[in-house]
Formats: sequence, C-alpha cells, structure tokens
Amino acid sequence: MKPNSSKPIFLTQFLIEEQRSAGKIKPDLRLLLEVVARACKRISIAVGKGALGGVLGDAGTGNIQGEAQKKLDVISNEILLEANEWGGHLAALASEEMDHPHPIPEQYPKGGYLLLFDPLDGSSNIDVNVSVGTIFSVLKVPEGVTQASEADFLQPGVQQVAAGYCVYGPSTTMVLTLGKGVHQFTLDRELGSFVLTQRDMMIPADTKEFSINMSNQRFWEAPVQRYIDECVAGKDGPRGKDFNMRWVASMVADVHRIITRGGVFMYPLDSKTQAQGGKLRLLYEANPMSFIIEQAGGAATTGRERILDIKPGKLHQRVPVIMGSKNEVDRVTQYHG
Ligand SMILES: O=P(O)(O)OC[C@H]1O[C@](O)(COP(=O)(O)O)[C@@H](O)[C@@H]1O
Ligand SMILES: [Mg+2]
Ligand SMILES: [Mg+2]
Repeated sequence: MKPNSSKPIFLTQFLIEEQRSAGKIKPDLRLLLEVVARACKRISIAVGKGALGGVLGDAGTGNIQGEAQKKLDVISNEILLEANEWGGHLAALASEEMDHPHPIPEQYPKGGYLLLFDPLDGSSNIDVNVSVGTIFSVLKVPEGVTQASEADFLQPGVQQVAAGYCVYGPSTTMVLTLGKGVHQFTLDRELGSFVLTQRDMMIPADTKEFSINMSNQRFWEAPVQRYIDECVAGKDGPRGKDFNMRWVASMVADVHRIITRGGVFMYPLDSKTQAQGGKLRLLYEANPMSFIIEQAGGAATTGRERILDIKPGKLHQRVPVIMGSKNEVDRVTQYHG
C-alpha cells in the first residue's frame, strides 16, 4: 500500500501490517507505540490551545538540569506518564523532566519495554508560537531483569527498538522508525488519527544548508569554527558553493527540516557547555534522533564518535551533536581529527 492513494493508511493499520507481514514488530511494542501516539495527540491539542487554554508561560518550577520548566513541559510530561503507565507494556519510564525513572505503579501490569522521552522539545519557543515537539525512544528491559532500575536505561542507542518524534507545527506530524526505514504520519485533525504521508524518508547525502546557534560561535572548538567559516565563505571559499542557514531552536523542527530536505544540524561542544558534556541530552534527544537520522541514510556523531555507540554513564547525560546529511557530517567529523 502506498501513502497518498485515495485510501488513507492509519498509523494503527501501518503498525499491524508491520507486525503481520514483515514480523518487524511485536504486538506489545505496537500497542505501546499506539499509546505514545495517543498521548502526542493530547499534547498537540494542549499546545494548540495557546493563550486561550492558559497553558503558556512558566510553571514556576525547575527540572533536574536546572532549567526553568514551562507549564507545557509539565503538562506534556503528565500526559505521557498517565497514558503509558497502565498499558502493561512498560517496566518503567524516564523523562528529561524527571529526576529519576518512573516505575509502573503497583496496581498495573508490567511489560518488557522502557520508554524515554523529551515531552516538549524546544519549549522556550512555545510562548512565541513557534513549532515544538515530543521526542521518544524505546529500549528493551535487559534479559533477566525483573524490577527495572536506572542502570537498565543506560544502554547505547544502537539498542533502541523504536524511536520517533512529533512536531506540533502548522500540522502535527509523527516520524517513526522501527529500525527499518523512517516513515512520516500526519495528524488528520477531523478524524483524530495519524495517517501515513511518507514512507521511507531519505536524507540527501549532500547539502547547502546548516543549522547552528551562531551566537555561540566564539565558544566553539576549532573544527566547528573551520567548518562554519568555510560554509559562510560560500562560492568564494574552499567549498565553492553558497550555504544557507536555518535555526528554529527546537531540535525537533530543525531535525525534521533536515530529514525532509537535507542539511546538517549541530549543537557542538563549546566552552559554555563543556563542563556538562554538551547541551543536548543523550537519552531523550540525541539517541532517538540519531537512530532516525541513520535510518534515513544520514549520520550522527559527537564530532569524535558515533552517537549510537556511546555507552551512557548517567540518565541525564549530555552530548555534543552533529547530525544530518552524511557527507557533511563526515566532513565535520574528519575536521575533529
Ligand atoms: O537556546 P539554544 O541555545 O538555541 O538551544 C536550542 C536547543 O535547545 C533545545 O530547546 C533543548 O530542548 P528542550 O526545550 O527540551 O530543553 C533544543 O530543542 C534546541 O535545539
Ligand atoms: Mg529538548
Ligand atoms: Mg524538553
């Protein structure tokens, strides 16, 4: 079945097909992803209320990373927890917004998966009505573990069994990988269902577009300075072509653009974030996005190593991120020596 044919392919249908025909996905993982998708629909509705819903502004609290939480950070986290804790597919959940993993309450059945998420990515954009999103990652509980603990979440990204993100923008889209390609679904707001709108998304290997917060330029390391200098020099420089720059400051939106039309996204190591290891979170942001990017033919490194190979040392670990069109990511990584 092809998307955009007269008959819509709903997310549920797509997942059942993946389960039946290709055996790519187990029934309980399918159900887990459906629950995540339902939670994202609720978040999309909450985000869409904007100023009318009283959901904008600060929550007046902070998370473990010392960042001020927005009301919608807290609301989105609650929605994901509430939707997922009773489903019976999970052993525990971990979130960028919570200090420790959230165990499945006593009264509910437990399952064999771990769910990790950034409930609202780019939330500093929410008050100015710019796209935000949800990023999620699914791991298996390690063999023999009956009671999942924090250590069980510390698995390298290559062990993810699924990852995805939602962008709450002009339309709400979900991009998903089960480890065999990347597929895009668009929320049909009238039907309240995600509909397949693109199968097998592929990132072009070459690009003329980069995405970085230029205001951090003086803090970057030499290899990133060199790469960006060469891009900015355009036709007159060593690259011999002009580059464009885009920075939404919502990783989901910036990475979604790259998955759609190519580009390179960077939140590199810099002297401001060096002490904490980088800016973006390995388990909630870098790993799921790297899995999706690689599945779409792109590459993702810290500049020094492949992100998916990193063995996490702690739940809220941060890493430098360079991801997107393969030839550009390879070039920046080579510049790091
Ligand atoms: O404010 P900066 O330096 O532009 O950083 C933007 C980056 O920070 C993030 O907003 C961090 O995500 P959260 O909003 O989930 O904390 C990324 O989405 C984005 O790429
Ligand atoms: Mg984020
Ligand atoms: Mg967030």
